[in-house]
Amino acid sequence: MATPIPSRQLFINGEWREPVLKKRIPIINPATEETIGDIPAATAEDVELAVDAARKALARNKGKDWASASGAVRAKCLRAIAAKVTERKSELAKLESTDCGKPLEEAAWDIDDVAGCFEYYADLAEALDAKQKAPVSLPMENFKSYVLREPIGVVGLITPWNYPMLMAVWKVAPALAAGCAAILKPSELASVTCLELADICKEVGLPAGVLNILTGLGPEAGSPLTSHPHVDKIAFTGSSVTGSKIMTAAAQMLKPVTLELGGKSPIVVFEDVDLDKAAEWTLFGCFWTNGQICSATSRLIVHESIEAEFLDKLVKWAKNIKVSDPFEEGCRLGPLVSGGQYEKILKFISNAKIEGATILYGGARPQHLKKGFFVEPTIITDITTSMEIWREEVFGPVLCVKTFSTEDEAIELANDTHYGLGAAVISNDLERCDRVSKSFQAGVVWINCSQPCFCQAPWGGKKRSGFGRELGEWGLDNYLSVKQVTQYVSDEPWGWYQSPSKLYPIPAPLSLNIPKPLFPLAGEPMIPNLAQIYLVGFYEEREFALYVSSISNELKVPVRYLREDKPHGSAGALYNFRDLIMEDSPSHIFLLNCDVCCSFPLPEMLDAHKRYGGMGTILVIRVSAESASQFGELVADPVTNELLHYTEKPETFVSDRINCGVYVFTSDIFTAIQGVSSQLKHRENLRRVSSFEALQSATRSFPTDFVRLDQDILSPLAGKKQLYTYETMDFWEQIKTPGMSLKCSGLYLSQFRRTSPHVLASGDGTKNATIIGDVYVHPSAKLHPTAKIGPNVSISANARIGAGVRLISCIILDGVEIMENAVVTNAIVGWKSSIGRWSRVQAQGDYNAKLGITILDEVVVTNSIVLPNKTLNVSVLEEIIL
Ligand SMILES: NC(=O)c1ccc[n+]([C@@H]2O[C@H](COP(=O)([O-])OP(=O)(O)OC[C@H]3O[C@@H](n4cnc5c(N)ncnc54)[C@H](O)[C@@H]3O)[C@@H](O)[C@H]2O)c1
Ligand SMILES: NCCCC=O
Repeated sequence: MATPIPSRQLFINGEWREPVLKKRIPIINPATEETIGDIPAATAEDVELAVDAARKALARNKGKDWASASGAVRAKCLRAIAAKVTERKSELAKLESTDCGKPLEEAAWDIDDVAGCFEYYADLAEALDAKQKAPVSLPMENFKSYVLREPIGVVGLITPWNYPMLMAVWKVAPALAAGCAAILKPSELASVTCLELADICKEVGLPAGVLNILTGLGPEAGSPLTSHPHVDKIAFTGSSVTGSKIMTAAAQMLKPVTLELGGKSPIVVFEDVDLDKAAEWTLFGCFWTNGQICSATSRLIVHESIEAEFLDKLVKWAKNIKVSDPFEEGCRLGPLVSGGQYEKILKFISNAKIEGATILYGGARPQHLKKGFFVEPTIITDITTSMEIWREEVFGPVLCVKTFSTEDEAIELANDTHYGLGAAVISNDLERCDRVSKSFQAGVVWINCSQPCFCQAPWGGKKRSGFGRELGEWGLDNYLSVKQVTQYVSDEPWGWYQSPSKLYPIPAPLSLNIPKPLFPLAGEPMIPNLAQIYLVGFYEEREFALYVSSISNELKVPVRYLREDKPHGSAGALYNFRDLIMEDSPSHIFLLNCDVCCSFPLPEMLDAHKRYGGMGTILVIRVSAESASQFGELVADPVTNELLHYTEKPETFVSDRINCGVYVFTSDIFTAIQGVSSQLKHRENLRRVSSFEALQSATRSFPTDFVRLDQDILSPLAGKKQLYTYETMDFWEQIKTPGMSLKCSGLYLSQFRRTSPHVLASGDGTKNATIIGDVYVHPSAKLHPTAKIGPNVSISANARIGAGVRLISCIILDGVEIMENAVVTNAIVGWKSSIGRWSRVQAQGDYNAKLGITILDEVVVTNSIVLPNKTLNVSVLEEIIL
């Protein structure tokens, strides 16, 4: 019945090659115990040749032949292999049956799975091309990052004998799909079909050295492969004992391993089942593949109320299992793979008897089979949890049984093992199945079945059953290395060190080569006779340093940086350095939020403020995420929504019409601040509100001589003797929301109107501001690209955009007036809109047309600088510099 075995050599570098030491291992037919051929026995010398061939295969043509060829190229090879496997299915199934003893129909099933697995990973290889260069979102605009997925290199694949070809292909197919070169070392007990895989690869023209197949003994061929310094990874399937050796050897070189090891998996049968269906799955779960399945559910845990009836069913069904030569029609249980396994399994059974268990069915060689390594399907009862038969992996057709009374007890018994590969639950109560599935400590769970396995779903264990996952996309990941590529995309120099060149502008001013104010604090006509600038801050931030230097450069006014020992906030900082500042007896002090130009790591800043009781900067009102954007740039993790950082705007400044962010004081300020400090101490005048709504009503009942003190609305402070402060606890919660809708800034605006109408004034500072359209965008708003900017939520028609705004990757609709000093980057600016003086308009990189600067008809660009990569179709007033 057995099929003739082809005589093969080792497969190295695309060629058949006799082992260097010319050793061979006999093949024993487990059904007849006859020697039917032999396989080559590789040793360390052959491993050396195979590793060399694999490395060369990866390097050939600078990798373009395989490792860095497109996934589509590799997919073609995989599909060709799949087609050949299918073409040779009948012959391969016979060889598999002959070699390892599994029933012919099961072997045929395996060969179908082999072809399916190659097909599946061909698809994933193709899909890999599209996944290359996947962008990674970063919180800094001047960097961009993407990810490459590259083959891990040369991989050693060591596999067992129970599904000789299929277990090998679970590794070979994803490894080749990923672009690795592989050396497969199948089990010495069943290697025949793996050598036929070599023949197929040769036939379809797989590039030489991409797959090398070394048959041989574990210690002689597997071990040198594991410890070879030029093998980049070992993927192993086999016993936990060997797995541990492999991990130990690999650890010497810090070589990654994935381990698919043994198991002692449970099957829990509840009392509500159809007994026949449950009995069949129970037997299939343990006796399929002659009981030699890593995930065999060999521990039956059955509800005590159905024990007797269920065992009776099991015995009846077991009697129906045809035990025979695997080639016989209807065979459902063939021989064990080897004499060694046969002896081992019989020993397990006799030990169980010695320990007091009962052999309910089977337990010996079937009487009708005089030759071959056959063992009857065996059911053992009267088991205690300390018995060897309950604890150890048998890897043969032996089912042991225990009962349970409650669900909790069943779960405890199921998890009472060092292993964690598979587990099954049979019950008509699907909620219970769901609960139990979650409680199982296993990598694979079956509900109302046991053992079905699909190459699309992940496979692997927990605990001592190993780690890593094969199959599915996880199987491909095993052979890929992820590479981060991050690029600096800004035209600006990094600017951490002082440039040695005097010509080198640090920092490049917004104005480029046109002399004009960096910010209105310095510009005409705001502060004509500045004597001294103090910059006060807590952090030694790079941006801060740039800020100092740029101001000094542009204004030709001495700038002094006063570093705080702790954060005080704007007003507090001023107060802290009052003696220094007052040395010059200034007539007026202009307070620009001193820390506005720093990028603070938010948690540190918050912490520091809490610790030191900083005032001013973190005297917070509750604002929505939308209006929070008016204070600065919020960068949130797009996946977790966690706030990554909060950057205050460097553009917070005044224009000559709207005062927002710069506060003018006389020396009275110090008295006022003194007052606040003492009030803070006594907490008498400090109101704590829990929400923005509460804040609004609190505002209505302001004492007239109290004003708000917060970051952006400090100007009313001038001349006042007392200050009013707000704190709410949930501000930071509020601004954690990524994506900002400016519509809501109306809320902020109404607050603004009520408390400080004159800061909205235009012209002479006495009239109310003219706010056109629905939305008023705060003069220093910065719209971050992560903001949700669209026609409904972005900058609406007729809005007036304040001075110094930064508009990034947004859509600006019709009739929008953007004031001077704007930075408009990668935005679409709508019809009849205007961008004011000194604005910088730029687009860069390979944005598509939608994100590139598109300045549409009738947009007035006044005296602006328009940088490259734009589409201009404009009515031009004054000057456009290209
Ligand atoms: N988790 C899974 O997916 C899975 C699948 C199939 C089999 N298995 C497990 O495999 C075991 C049965 O297979 P086995 O008897 O072939 O296992 P095994 O550990 O004896 O051998 C597995 C492979 O390792 C090789 N090997 C042995 N010693 C080695 C060494 N020192 N260095 C390198 N390689 C060495 C063998 O030659 C063979 O190729 C069972 O425990 C079973 O549960 C697990
Ligand atoms: N059905 C495949 C099981 C693999 C483990 O032995």
